[in-house]
Amino acid sequence: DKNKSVGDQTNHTITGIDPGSGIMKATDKVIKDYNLNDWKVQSGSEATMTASLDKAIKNKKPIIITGWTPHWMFSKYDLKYLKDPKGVYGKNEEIHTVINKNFAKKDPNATKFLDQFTWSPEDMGKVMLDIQNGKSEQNAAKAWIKANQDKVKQWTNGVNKVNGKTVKLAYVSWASEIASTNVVAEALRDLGYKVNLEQLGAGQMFAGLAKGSDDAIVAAWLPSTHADYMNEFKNKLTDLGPNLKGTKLGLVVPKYMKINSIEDLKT
Ligand SMILES: C[SH](C)CC(=O)O
Repeated sequence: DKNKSVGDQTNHTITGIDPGSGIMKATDKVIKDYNLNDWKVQSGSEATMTASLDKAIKNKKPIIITGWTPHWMFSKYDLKYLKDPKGVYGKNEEIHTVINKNFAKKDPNATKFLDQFTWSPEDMGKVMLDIQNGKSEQNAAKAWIKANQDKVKQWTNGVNKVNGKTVKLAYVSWASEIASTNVVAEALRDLGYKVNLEQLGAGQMFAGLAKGSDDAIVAAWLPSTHADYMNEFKNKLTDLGPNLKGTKLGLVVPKYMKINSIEDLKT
């Protein structure tokens, strides 16, 4: 295998996730912009991608996946990002909280909470890892809230307790958004809210938010990853700004692979 090109070793395949995700659209652009003509991007889900990654690493085989930070895969495996000299995956992405345009009027109290929600990649990583190690999504969220009351108090500062008002949160089943959405849901429940969680595809999540069938998401990767969805529904959405900074997206490989840049895929 050693003498084969990395393309031949991987059947010229990049192992990706759900086709509607921004990282998959960016990866299609990588194929074009880097002239990776004989390469293809295999879609699936985060679960199928991480299962393929696990299998490849167990057999020390080459694999190229669409990866992002924060993610538990970086603490479980020895991985590296391929350099992206053309900057197709964007520079410093953030995760934003976005609400339906009418929600601020409908529930200013919950909007204040959502506007004050902010945490770090390390905070998110802890919840993701607890879930990965078998805790239920709700229990991992509850455990984090119990251990981080100082941070939660900043979110709830000036926010009133309520009696059973409903908030509907949408998200996509990416490990990062499962973690954040469950923590926000539990913190709202502690304030007396009834919280409905709706798991959707990326496009459906933004469409549902714009239509008002959901009130809020804490899952918008911006300024580039979800830019087209935000533009498509811009008059129906209010961006409350970042709830997490320091994210990254790109092509990720096990450190035992010799390549270091997307450019190296052309050899
Ligand atoms: C997969 S990242 C969590 C977000 C996206 O690519 O749409």
